[in-house]
Amino acid sequence: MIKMARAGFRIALLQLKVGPNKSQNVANALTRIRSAVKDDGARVVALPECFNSPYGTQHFAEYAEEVPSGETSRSLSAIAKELGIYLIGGTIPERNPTENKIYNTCTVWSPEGDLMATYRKIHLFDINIPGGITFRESDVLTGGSDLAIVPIDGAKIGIGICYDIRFDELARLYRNKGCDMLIFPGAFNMKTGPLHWELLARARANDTQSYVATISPARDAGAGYVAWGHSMVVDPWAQVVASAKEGEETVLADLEFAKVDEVRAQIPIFSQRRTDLYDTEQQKS
Ligand SMILES: NC(=O)CCC(=O)C(=O)O
Repeated sequence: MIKMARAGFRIALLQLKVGPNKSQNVANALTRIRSAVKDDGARVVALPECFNSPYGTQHFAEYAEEVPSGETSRSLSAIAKELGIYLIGGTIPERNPTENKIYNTCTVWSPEGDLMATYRKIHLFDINIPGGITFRESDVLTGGSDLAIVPIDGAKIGIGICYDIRFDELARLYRNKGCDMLIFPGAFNMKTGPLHWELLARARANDTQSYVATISPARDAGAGYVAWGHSMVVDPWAQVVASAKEGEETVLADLEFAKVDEVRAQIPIFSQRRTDLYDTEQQKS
């Protein structure tokens, strides 16, 4: 039987400037989404982590909104519908008044403006590098417990957020569930960004033989938390196929999911795994 090659789509990663004015942040995102679609022909647009608020534990409660009734969700829904696109809505601090909790949340919108998925960052960014960076998201945020997979034009996309990219187990779950691509809105910093941002994107692409996209805010040297930038698309061969520098920029890439099938057929590690052995060894430890 002849298998039809799978289609793909053009994705735009918006490396956005983010400042203290929430309405301006959202308005800037809408302007740049429109341009990525109308001028650059994107079918799927992805935004950075924390694009409507400065990134910092002192800011999350002030900027938090309910999902999907808050103003940022409503704007994302409306623009996705107006332009007929899929929109990976970066992240915003999400307030859940019933639980009295705040999450770091990604929403995904369909071309009809419907909420396709909500993903709450599972692994909170708590690190302490003396002389480098100390950060404790868990001081104010609650971690999520659910994966999010969205079907887009015949591909399956798994969502993670920033620090989640360090956990190969999460990527493995998405791969086991049949994902072809992983998208991580993220805001690495000036200490770990140069060391690990590209390394981790390429590692997760290689582990899962999938496309990986990482989307950072633009760098603002005067901000309390300085983002690394360098949003990028990595293909299933683990090659960086498109990337930004540190400023406000749109990264475009034409994804071909036949490439996923190709690398998986040519280097068939998925079917070669010895899960019998891994499970047995795991039980011994
Ligand atoms: N926002 C984040 O989760 C930052 C993660 C990060 O910088 C890292 O090194 O990991």
